[in-house]
Amino acid sequence: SSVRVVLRPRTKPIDGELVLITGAGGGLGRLFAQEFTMHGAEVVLWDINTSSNEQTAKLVREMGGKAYTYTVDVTNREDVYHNADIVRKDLGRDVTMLVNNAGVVAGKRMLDCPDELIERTMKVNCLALFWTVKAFLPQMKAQNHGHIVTIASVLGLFSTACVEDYCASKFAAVGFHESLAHELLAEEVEGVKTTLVCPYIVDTGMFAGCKIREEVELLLPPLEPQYCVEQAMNAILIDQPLVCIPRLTYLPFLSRALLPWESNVVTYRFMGSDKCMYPFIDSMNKQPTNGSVQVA
Ligand SMILES: NC(=O)C1=CN([C@@H]2O[C@H](COP(=O)(O)OP(=O)(O)OC[C@H]3O[C@@H](n4cnc5c(N)ncnc54)[C@H](OP(=O)(O)O)[C@@H]3O)[C@@H](O)[C@H]2O)C=CC1
Ligand SMILES: CC1=C(/C=C/C(C)=C/C=C/C(C)=C/C=O)C(C)(C)CCC1
Repeated sequence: SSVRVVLRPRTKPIDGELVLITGAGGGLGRLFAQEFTMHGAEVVLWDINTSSNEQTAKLVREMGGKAYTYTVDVTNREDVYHNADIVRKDLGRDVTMLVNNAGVVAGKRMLDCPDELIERTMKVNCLALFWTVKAFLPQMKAQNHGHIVTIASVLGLFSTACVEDYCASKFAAVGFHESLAHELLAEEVEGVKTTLVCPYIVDTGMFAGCKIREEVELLLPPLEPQYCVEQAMNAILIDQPLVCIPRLTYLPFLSRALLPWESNVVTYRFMGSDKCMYPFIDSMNKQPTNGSVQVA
């Protein structure tokens, strides 16, 4: 496999694939929809926000692509199962690639965070993965053809302060994805591939304000959304099981496992990554509460 990493393997054709993207109205979801369209796939767009979802579909159609939109709350498993059946009936065929991209973060210090926001993060970033995979994996296994992509995060591989809800949900997403990947391999379901995508900060606004030490940021600037999606697509198209974006973030993932806790704490302090979420949390607390979530 290390040879395979060096000798760029052939990318698989995905024209004719039916790709379902959750959170398709958002920053990365929208770019994924356009990227898959560019590679000839048809896209099924799910998002809780109808207007942003339709905006994504408009952009896909302007590219000459085919997009089918459904307003779905992925935390509502009946909604997921029901809409999965509607997709199959509407399109007369099965979803062959599932991109679990929808994600949220509370953006509050845990002790100041309403329980509902903590629950929402776990439901969107973790539990929803079970519902969408249960909805679409059986047909992929029956056809021995499919691909499950989990958009997790580097914060599913190592953590930092003040994002307990998000880290818990993304560590859970990583655990879910890996166990599923092992299960498919153990069952020798060769045709259903999996890719775990773990990006570093991406400039979509979701973590606006998150800031590490200036000097370190020169080495590790926030990712351009388009660059992040292209790197993820490169991995998906060669059936790469895991991709950390940028590659440099494999290092803290490794050092967390190999070095003693105290040395990681010292590294965090040196890098300014121990308090990197403070400006993000402060900026979130200046925003009006989100009407859609009843905040106690
Ligand atoms: N931005 C970053 O720095 C990074 C992001 N990621 C991950 O990438 C993914 C996409 O992130 P990004 O594009 O930045 O985030 P965005 O907030 O831009 O997009 C997330 C999308 O998911 C939608 N969504 C939220 N809740 C639900 C729900 N219950 N049902 C259906 N859709 C829902 C949102 O709708 P609405 O806008 O209405 O809430 C939004 O359209 C997430 O999983 C995130 O955790 C990973 C690493 C870094
Ligand atoms: C902790 C840590 C770092 C900072 C990581 C940050 C700031 C990650 C933010 C990720 C986000 C916002 C993901 C969203 O899904 C470094 C400097 C890489 C190395 C030392 C360990």
